[in-house]
Amino acid sequence: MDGYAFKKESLELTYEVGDDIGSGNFAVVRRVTYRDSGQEYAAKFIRKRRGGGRKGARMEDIHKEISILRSLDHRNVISLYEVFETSQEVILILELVTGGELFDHISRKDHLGEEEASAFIGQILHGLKHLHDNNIAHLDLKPENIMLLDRNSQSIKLIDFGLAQRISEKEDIRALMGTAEFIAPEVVSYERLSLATDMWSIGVITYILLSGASPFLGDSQQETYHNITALNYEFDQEYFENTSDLAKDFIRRLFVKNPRKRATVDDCINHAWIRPKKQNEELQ
Ligand SMILES: COc1cc(-c2ccc3ncc(-c4cccc([C@@H](O)NCCN(C)C)c4)n3n2)ccc1O
Repeated sequence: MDGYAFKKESLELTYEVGDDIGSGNFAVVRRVTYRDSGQEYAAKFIRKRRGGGRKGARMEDIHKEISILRSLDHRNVISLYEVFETSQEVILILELVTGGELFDHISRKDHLGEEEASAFIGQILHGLKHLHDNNIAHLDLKPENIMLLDRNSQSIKLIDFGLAQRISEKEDIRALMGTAEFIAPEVVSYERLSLATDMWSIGVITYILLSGASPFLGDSQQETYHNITALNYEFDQEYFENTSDLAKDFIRRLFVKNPRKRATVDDCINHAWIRPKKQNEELQ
């Protein structure tokens, strides 16, 4: 994988390994401290698939995630510093964020005011623009994978690139993956995935930030999938009576079934609900 060797020496020589702080597919995230400086990092320990088993991540998937992370450098995208490898695991040394998941931030407040929601979505869009300008789709955007830099910060970082893919016109990528309530119709229908697949998820995240409700979530995965492919959602007055038409227009432009007609990340960044408000005043 682009000639990138992983360090084979013991991680423990350089880092003191602390507590588990999270977990995901075949991975555990631990807080680690660089012994020489005392600087803290997050270490993602990914279990390697052995032999013909199904447990653990395939090396080609691990290499893809590392290659994607190494090609990104943006204030709203988690940074990868170095990689270690043992016989059982690959260990990613990552920037540590301590503000918790955006999901928890919403849960504490039930939902956010439009200004706070617009500010969060704006940051997510700038991080996502960096991915999309590099033809990388995240493909697992959800509040749990958007973290706050620290407890007092409104700064966010996109994490968890385990499903991320390089998108090209030449290669047709299809997969049923991601978390049901956030996936786009083309994922449900096993059709070609693209950068636009992330934009649908931005619409779902925006809807949740503003209302605390999930637009397509049904009583079963089957019902959720049906709601997505049928675009069966509404701006229920119970949750949206005080939401601006501009915010609803922003969401409507993302809940478009045809990926080619869906708003792009640049369309969203330039949308009046996101564009810095002072510019709006100048335009009036
Ligand atoms: C780059 O890929 C990842 C990064 C991280 C990551 C990077 C920095 C960092 N600082 C703190 C944390 C952290 C703290 C608490 C929980 C979690 C995580 O388990 N929950 C979000 C991940 N997803 C599996 C829901 C992650 N992280 N997590 C987690 C999973 C990843 O796949």
